[in-house]
Amino acid sequence: MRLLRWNIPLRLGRHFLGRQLTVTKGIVIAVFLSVASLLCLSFYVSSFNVHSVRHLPPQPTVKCTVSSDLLRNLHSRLASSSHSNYTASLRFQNKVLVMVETQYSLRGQDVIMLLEANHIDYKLELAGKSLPALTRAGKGKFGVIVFEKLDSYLMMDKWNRDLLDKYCRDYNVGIMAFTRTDTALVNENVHGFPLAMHTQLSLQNYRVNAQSDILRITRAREVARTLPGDDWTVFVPNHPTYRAISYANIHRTTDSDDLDDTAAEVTQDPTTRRASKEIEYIVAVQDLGLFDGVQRVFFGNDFKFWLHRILFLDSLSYLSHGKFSVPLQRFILIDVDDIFVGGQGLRLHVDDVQAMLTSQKKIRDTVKGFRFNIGYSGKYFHHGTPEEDRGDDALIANRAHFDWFPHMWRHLQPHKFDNVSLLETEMLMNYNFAQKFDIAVNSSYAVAPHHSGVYPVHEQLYEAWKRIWGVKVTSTEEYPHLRPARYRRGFIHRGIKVLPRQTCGLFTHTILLDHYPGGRERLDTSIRGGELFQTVINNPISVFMTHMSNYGNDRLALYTFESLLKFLQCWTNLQFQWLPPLQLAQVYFDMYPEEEDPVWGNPCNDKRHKEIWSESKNCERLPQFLVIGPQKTGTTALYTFLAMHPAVTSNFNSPTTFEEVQFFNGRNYYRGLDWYMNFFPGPVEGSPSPVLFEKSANYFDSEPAPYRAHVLLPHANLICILAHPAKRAYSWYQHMRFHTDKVALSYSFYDVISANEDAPKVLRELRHRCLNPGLYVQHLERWLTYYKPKQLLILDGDRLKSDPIAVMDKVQMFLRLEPYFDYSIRLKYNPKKGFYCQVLNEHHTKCLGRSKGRVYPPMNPKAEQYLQAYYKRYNIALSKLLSRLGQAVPGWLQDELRTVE
Ligand SMILES: Nc1ncnc2c1ncn2[C@@H]1O[C@H](COP(=O)(O)OS(=O)(=O)O)[C@@H](OP(=O)(O)O)[C@H]1O
Repeated sequence: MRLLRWNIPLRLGRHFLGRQLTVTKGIVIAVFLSVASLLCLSFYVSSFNVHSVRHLPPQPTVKCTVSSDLLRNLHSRLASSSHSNYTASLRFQNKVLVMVETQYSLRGQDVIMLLEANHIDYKLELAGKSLPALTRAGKGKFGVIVFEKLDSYLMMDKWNRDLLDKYCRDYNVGIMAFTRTDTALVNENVHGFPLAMHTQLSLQNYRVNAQSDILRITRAREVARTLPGDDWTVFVPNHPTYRAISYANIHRTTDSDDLDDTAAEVTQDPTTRRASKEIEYIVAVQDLGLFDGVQRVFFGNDFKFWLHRILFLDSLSYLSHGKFSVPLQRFILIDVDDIFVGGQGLRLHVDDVQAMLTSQKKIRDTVKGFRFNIGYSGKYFHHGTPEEDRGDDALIANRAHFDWFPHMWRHLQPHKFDNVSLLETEMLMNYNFAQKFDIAVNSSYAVAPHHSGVYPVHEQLYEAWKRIWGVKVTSTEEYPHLRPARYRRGFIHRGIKVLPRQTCGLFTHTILLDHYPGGRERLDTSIRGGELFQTVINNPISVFMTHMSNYGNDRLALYTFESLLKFLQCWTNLQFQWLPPLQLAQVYFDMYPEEEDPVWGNPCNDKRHKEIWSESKNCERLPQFLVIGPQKTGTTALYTFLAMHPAVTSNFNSPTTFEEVQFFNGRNYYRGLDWYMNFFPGPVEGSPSPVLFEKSANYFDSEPAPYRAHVLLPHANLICILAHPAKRAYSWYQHMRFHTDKVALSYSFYDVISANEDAPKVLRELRHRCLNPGLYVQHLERWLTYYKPKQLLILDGDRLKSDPIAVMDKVQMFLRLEPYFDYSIRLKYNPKKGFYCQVLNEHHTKCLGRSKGRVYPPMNPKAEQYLQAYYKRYNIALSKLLSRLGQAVPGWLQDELRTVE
């Protein structure tokens, strides 16, 4: 080719200058012509954009070896089969026990990641140590046991091994294990089993045994020719209890030829077959339990071979009799964001739009009802070259073939608009664009550019979306964080369902296959069993994010999704369906109802979140410490005394709950982060930032409060006050009477606390609310699962009454408050009130209101006795916990413990 190019000028020169042309002259002319042609070329390139030199886009190359008819039959067979036949009689809970070598070992991490990605609960334990408790209250705690290393299971000490196997037999629980050995073994017996193995092998031609009962997601028709690594193990069974899940051949070397001969001699089992000249070795083997009553699956390698991930999920489903089964149905939504957005060269031509339509039709063969979901920003309509503008026209002409949803009119980030009406104006313009071009927009779904405003929530966006478009569903990849993708979840806020979005590896600027980061091979690997393939495996519902530019030039999105779906069809039994976003969201939250409740994190703890959060919002408007309660222990006194400190500022009062915000425990949490932050003053320029705090006494015994508080305020300090639980209960009962609670007024204190199962529901409920906060040890343990002991200060409620000055000194020390505030001159005992009050001046004090420090008759001795017995074991446990934490044991608890025999 290069020679030809040099020859042409030479020949031309000869033609024009006659036969006498010398080689030297020829070279001069050639150089001249080359320079001229280079100049022409550069002019050509600069005057036309990338589109003008486009080549034919790459075509998907994935093919199955089985026809789609056969596939359909297989699908219908599978639709009726499952592993869940025994579910009703199962006696174990929803957890997998994962036995790892160390908590960092990679294979163990891989197993955990896969379980997390599939929402399967697990417990991690170090192998080699004693087994954790396997049962609770007559129920098995684990449905499957996974050993990251087969040896750790085989070499368990006899006592533990017998215990584990017995557990598996009694509770119908299976075991899974992966082999790993650094030594090359030939025909080595698998310790204690009629099974041999060869290790440290290179394998090829991996295929799945179509007869295996394990198969559910995995479809057994294809062959994976090349396999990674040279540390494979194969199994040679010597008992009918073993059945092959998969086979492979040894990658031939002179040594492995020898091994084939050895293996052929020892192999009696029909599951190790000789196919033509090659021996098929078993790579993953199922133990049916015929040998010792325990069902097992052993893998001859780990997840570095992609297919083992789905075989693992299938085995998990099989061994748990369907309990850990992910659905076979997959829903796919492909969003095409940024329609009309993009510079010249990144936009669509008429033939790109045609290709989208053709592809959509093709995808529909696999994904029932499939339509591309395209999000438009009307402002940029007709902003391309004439050719690209015709592409825009083609989109409009074919509008009815696609689903449309609104992006922002100018593709601006909503979090930059603090004013709702500005956002609404933007949205209205996009709305009017749709009207003008007669585009039927799916107004229940919208997506924000750069995920801005969805999470962290920009309330203004939600408000404008609802008002202009009536949006009910959106999606983001930012909740709770972008990475790791397996943690992405959905939530519902202000009635808008937020679905998690998946990334397919195509970004705005990925337009040419050869320029794909890491090259074509990387994209193909992701499609063929890699990251993208696993995304579909692990997510029953995938909302993929792509951009308009991915559909022009090399049309990488079409290449990617057509190839992906084909590959999925070749290797899995999954069934695919498309649904409009609203229905999809319904399916999603029916599947994961626990995700409906949002969890608010601190946007400043995440760089990406901070970038898509309004500049007018400020993380300094969050408390540094919380007074968590419990109720009726003196929390208002502590709150009031703290607010007197010059370095400390409390929350603003709430119109309904007064000094308490009550955010983390109840319905206020659904009002969102902005609502909470508005209770705190923002920083004032030139003034030192105050130490902010809030107290809400019912945080203490609230189930969700510790987790929610920790997600938002992981570094906060916590203060709680423990008063005598019986006195606390009695004070609470009086408080309820004062607030004219009908039930409290109708029953004596003793009736309330001693109400049994036969008592009216309202009375039982009141009893629970009265007594439950006093189970101090239980509630403290819950807070301590999230917060470190050093973040917690426990105060004695009696001491707060009798010696608040000493208590406040302790608090100042704990919070490291500066300057030191001398409470001895700011608090004074008021004999009339019977409590310490705030000093206003020499003659006056300001005491807490009438509702604090009420006068009521003493508790009747029968109730006192009842409660002493009731709280006894909790108080003993509390004293142990306090000693463990190095916290002072309150005087009332010391007194109480003295009475314990
Ligand atoms: N300085 C001072 N002044 C008044 N009251 C004081 C003070 N210090 C502690 N206490 C005790 O606080 C009890 C009320 O507790 P809380 O403020 O936590 O109650 S609430 O949960 O906020 O309703 C209140 O309970 P009752 O005596 O039953 O009213 C008081 O015993």
